[in-house]
Amino acid sequence: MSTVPRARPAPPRPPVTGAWRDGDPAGRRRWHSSGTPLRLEAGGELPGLRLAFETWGRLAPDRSNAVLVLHALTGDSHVSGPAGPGHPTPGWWDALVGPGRALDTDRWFVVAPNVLGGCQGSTGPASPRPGTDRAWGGAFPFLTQRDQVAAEAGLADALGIERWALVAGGSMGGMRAMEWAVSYPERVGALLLLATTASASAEQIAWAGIQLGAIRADPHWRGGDYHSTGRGPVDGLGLARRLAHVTYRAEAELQTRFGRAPQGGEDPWHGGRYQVGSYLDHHAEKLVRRFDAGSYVVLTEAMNAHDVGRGRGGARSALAGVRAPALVAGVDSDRLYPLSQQRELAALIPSADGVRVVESPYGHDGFLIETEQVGRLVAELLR
Ligand SMILES: N[C@@H](CCO)C(=O)O
Repeated sequence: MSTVPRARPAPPRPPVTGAWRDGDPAGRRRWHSSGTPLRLEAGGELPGLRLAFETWGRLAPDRSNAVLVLHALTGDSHVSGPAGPGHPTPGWWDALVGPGRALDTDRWFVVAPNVLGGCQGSTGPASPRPGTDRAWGGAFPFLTQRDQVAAEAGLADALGIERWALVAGGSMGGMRAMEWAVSYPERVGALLLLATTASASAEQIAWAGIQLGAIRADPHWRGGDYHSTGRGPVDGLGLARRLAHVTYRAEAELQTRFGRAPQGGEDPWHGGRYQVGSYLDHHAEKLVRRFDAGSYVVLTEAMNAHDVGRGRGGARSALAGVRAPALVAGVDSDRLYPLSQQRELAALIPSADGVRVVESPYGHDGFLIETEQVGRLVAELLR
C-alpha cells in the first residue's frame, strides 16, 4: 500500500488566456495523416485527419513486438520521458515504459497516439478546418470511441503493424482498448483494461454533464468558436477540472492529506481557502495551461457515448467476440469507475481471468500512480 504524499504549495505562475492554438511541432512527436476522410459513427465524415504519436523501442523485423498504449481523458502521447518542448507533462507512465521496465523497450516497440479529438497534436476542435482559415471550433463533429479507434487502426496500417502484441489502456484509454479488441479481434494479441467500464454509467454521465455545463456556461465559450478570440473558457474548464479531480481521488485520501486545514495563512471564514480548495485550484490552473476546452468537451461526450454493446446485441454479445487473453483490473478506492464495473467486464469477457485489484489510497488516479502493481499486470500478460 502506498503512503499518501504531503501537500506542497503551488509555485506562482503567469496568467493564462486559454486561447488555444493547434500545432506543436517542437517535440519528438511524429504525425500520421490520412488522405481519406474518416466516416463517423454518428454520420458525416472528418476530412484531413492527423494523429500525433510517439514510439519507444524498435519494431522487430517480423513486426510481432508492437504494444499500443492508450491514454485517458487529459493524457497524451507522452507516455515516457521528461516534460520538455512539445511535452507539457512528464510521461504519464514513465515508470512502466523504458529499458528494463515492465514494458521493456529493449524488447517491445511501444506506440502511443494522441486520441482523435485531442489537443496535443492530433486533429481536434483547435485544429484548422480544411478549406477555411479558421479552427474547427464548435463545428467539430461528434466523435465516438469507435471513430477514434478507426483512426488509430489507420495509424497501425501506416506503421505496418497488423497485430499488436498488447493493447493497454486505463479509464478512457480502456474504453478504446476494449473497442480495439471488439472491432479488430484479430489485431489484438493481449488486452489490459484498467479502471474502465463496458458502458458509461448514469453517474459517470451525470458528473461529466456538470463539467460540460461549466464549460458551456463560461461566456468565453461562444458555442466552441473561441479559438481566434484571444481568450478561451478557462474559468469553465477550470471548474470542470476541479469537479473531475475530486472524482479522480478518494474521500479518505483527501481527508488524510488536507482535512479541514486552511491554506497557508488564509482564513476560510474571511474569503480564504481551505487546503483542499487550493489543491483543486492548482490542478485547474495546470490543466487550463495545457488543454483545450473544445477537446475536453468532444472527448467527454465521446466517453458519455461509450457503450461497447451498442449495435452489437449488447455488451455480452460484443465482448464474447474478444479473442485475446485479457486482464481486467480496477482500483479498490475508485469511486468514479468502481470495482463493480470491472467485475462486470471481466465476467463478460470469456478470456478474462477474473478481476485484479490494484490496492491504492488514491482512487481512480491509482491506475496512473500505482505503476508497480500495474507493471506486474503488464508483465503477466506479456509472459
Ligand atoms: N487524471 C486522469 C483521469 C481520467 O481518467 C486524466 O486526467 O486523464
